[in-house]
Parts: sequence; C-alpha cells; structure tokens
Amino acid sequence: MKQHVDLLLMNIGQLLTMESIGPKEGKDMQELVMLEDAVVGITNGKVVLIGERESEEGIQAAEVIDCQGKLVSPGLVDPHTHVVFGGSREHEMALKQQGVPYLEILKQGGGILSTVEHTRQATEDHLYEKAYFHLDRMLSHGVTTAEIKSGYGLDVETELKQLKVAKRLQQNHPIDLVSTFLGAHAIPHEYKDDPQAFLDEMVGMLDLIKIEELAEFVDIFTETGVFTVEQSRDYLTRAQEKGFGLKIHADEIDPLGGTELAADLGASSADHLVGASDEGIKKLAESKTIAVLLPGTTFYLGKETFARARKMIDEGVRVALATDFNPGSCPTENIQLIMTFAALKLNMSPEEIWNAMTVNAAYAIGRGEQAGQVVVGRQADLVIWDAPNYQYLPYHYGVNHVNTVIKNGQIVSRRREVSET
Ligand SMILES: O=C(O)CC1=NCN=C1
Ligand SMILES: [Zn+2]
Repeated sequence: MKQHVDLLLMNIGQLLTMESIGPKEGKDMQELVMLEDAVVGITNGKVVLIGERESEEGIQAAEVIDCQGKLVSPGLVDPHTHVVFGGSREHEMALKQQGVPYLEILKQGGGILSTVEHTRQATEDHLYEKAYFHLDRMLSHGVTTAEIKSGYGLDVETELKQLKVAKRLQQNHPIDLVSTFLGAHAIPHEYKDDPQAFLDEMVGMLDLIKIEELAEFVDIFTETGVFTVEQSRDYLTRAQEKGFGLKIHADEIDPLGGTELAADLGASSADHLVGASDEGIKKLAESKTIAVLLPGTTFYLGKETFARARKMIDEGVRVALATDFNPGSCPTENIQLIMTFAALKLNMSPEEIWNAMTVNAAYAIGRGEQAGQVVVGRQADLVIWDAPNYQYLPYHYGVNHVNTVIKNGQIVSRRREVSET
C-alpha cells in the first residue's frame, strides 16, 4: 500500500532536522541532528515523513522536488527585528564615518528619534506596505518565523499604529510573526525632562495591548542616556505582572548590567550583551534566559569588541542569533550574513550557529514547539539551499544561498532550478 504525500523532497544531501527537546545550552549547541541522503514527505502543510533514500520507494507524491544533493534545513528564525518603521537613516553614515558615536547621534535628536519622526508621520498603510516588502526580503533569505518590535512611535497613538501594522502582517504575510512592544525604546522629546512619566504612560498601554492581543513580549532599551537598570526593573516587573514575556536590549553599548537584570527577572531573552559582565554571563548560565546575539549590529556600529559568545557557550548559556534589522544600527535583512559574523567575530562553530538560528532562536520568541526543527507532525517550514553542506553558508558570505523556501508545505520563494555548486 503506497503512502500518498502532497510534496516529496528527495535526494537531499544533508537534512538538518535540528531535533531538540527544549533549547540547546552550552556544549549541547555543538550537537547537530542531521540525516544524510534523505527524503522528506509533506501533506496538508505538515511534515509526515523523514527518512533515508530507501523510504521513498513506498511513496506516491503529487509533486516531487529533486534536491540534487543539496542542503535542506528548517526555515530560519529571526528572533529580533525592528521591521515596522518609516523613513531611513543613510544620512547618518557620514556622522558615523566622522566617528560620532551612536549614543551621541541619539542625544542630538537623531538615531531612533529621527525614525520616530518618520514613523509618526507615516500612515498605517504605508508602514504596512513597507514592512511587507522587508518581510518578503527576509523570506527570500530563508526566514520563515520572526519577531517584530514596535518602538518608533514613543507615543500611545503611534505605538498602537505600529502594533496594529504588526498584527495585520501576522494575518497576511507568509512568515509567522511574534510581536514585541518596545514603547520603552528611547525618551521622546516631549518627556526629555521626565523619563519616568513617559514609562508610566507606556505602562498605561499594557492592558489594551493585552486585551487586543497586540504583543506577547515587552522590551526596553537599557542603555546610557536611555533607561537605567532600576527604571527597567520597575517597568519590566509591571509588564511581567500583566502576563507579558520579557526581553531587554541589554549591555549593547555601555555595560550597565542589563544582562543581570534579564536573568534576575527570568526574561525570555537578553539581547545584544556586548558588554555583558562575567557575573552577568554566570547568571545567564544559571537561568533559562536565552542570549540573543546581534553581531551585525556590532559590526555596523564599527565596534572592535563583540559579545563574548565563546565564554557564554562554554559556561552553559543558551545562545541564539538574529539580524536586529532596523534602519539605524543594522540595516540588513540578510540573516545569512549574520552566520558569517557569528563565525568570524563571535568564534562560533557552524554547528552552534545552526542551533542558534533555528532551535534556540525559536525558543527565544516562544515558538520552540512550532518552529526551528524538521519533525514529523510539525508545520513544514523548510529551506533548500544552493549549498553542498551546512558549513558552506557561514563560509561563502554576502550572497543569498536560498534555492527554495517552503512555508507550511507551500513553495513561497524559489530562486533557481539549477544549483551553482
Ligand atoms: O537605532 C535603532 O533604530 C535601533 C536600535 N535600538 C537600540 N539599538 C539600536
Ligand atoms: Zn534591537
């Protein structure tokens, strides 16, 4: 009796299933669950069969893709992006080249506050169309699940506008999206003399955000000239009491101790961590908080010092990777480029990078049971790569290696029929 499937991927050189119960931590990140010379069967949007070549004999498929010995992986997960925004900040490049620091540009009313002006002026439809375009580009680079943040409104009306755009994108775009409320992203001009009053106003939005299901996580930028650790602790504690998951932009530029705060509060993730202290890394290792590292941002800010990923992994921390796509500190949707930065600047192995971009990234945004793995019974989110093996992607950088993206069993992005490798 032949088994019928809707779609059969055959002749897969390496299939990274990334099978894992829970996020990978520490040395377990070196483990890569993989099948050679494999096949995958998909029916009704779900994976129904994973096996060696022989298992295809008993299969009847409505559609077959000959993967020509290529690499196949789960769809990538990007757990930290700021994809809903107006305008752009290319004019800041000259300031950066003159050595004007990121926080100085912000202090002068540029940076985030420049994007806030554009976002406040933009219509909801314009923000939607623009973000849809960026998400299409992310999809074409292999991302099938992503987090998106608000944070360019810094007032009730515009923060709600961004979150409503994110909700419309969740309903319409192929990428599965998880929303984060980042109203506490910077201190707007109107509140420059009273940041606590601004935070209180943002806290006042949380009940509505919860009722309207506009965000699952609450995030804050804990940084010099933005919000202090104590302000952040109070703000996030109030969010936690209202049932939100927590994230922190922590120790991105100055080592204020946001890493320790994230671990203390049991945050889902602590993000950036370039300045994370030894104590902060120790606390992370003792917690369930996932370290989301953003080497593309460190590169783009022109910094020499990157997050201490090696120390984190060696001490047992759960590490994920993300683009931090945003118009100011990391304007790229190319998550594959982040693989190369993780290899060369964070000194992570290919195995650790793949776990950080699939399993751990999914758990960092509460989608560990749905995304980041190719497992029978789960939604069929896969990428066929124009690459002979998993080491190839971090190695050959700056280009898009996607051949085909499959989302919920449907081919949603296809670049070429014939491989270059
Ligand atoms: O500069 C931006 O727009 C995004 C950012 N937030 C905190 N660090 C970078
Ligand atoms: Zn960010």
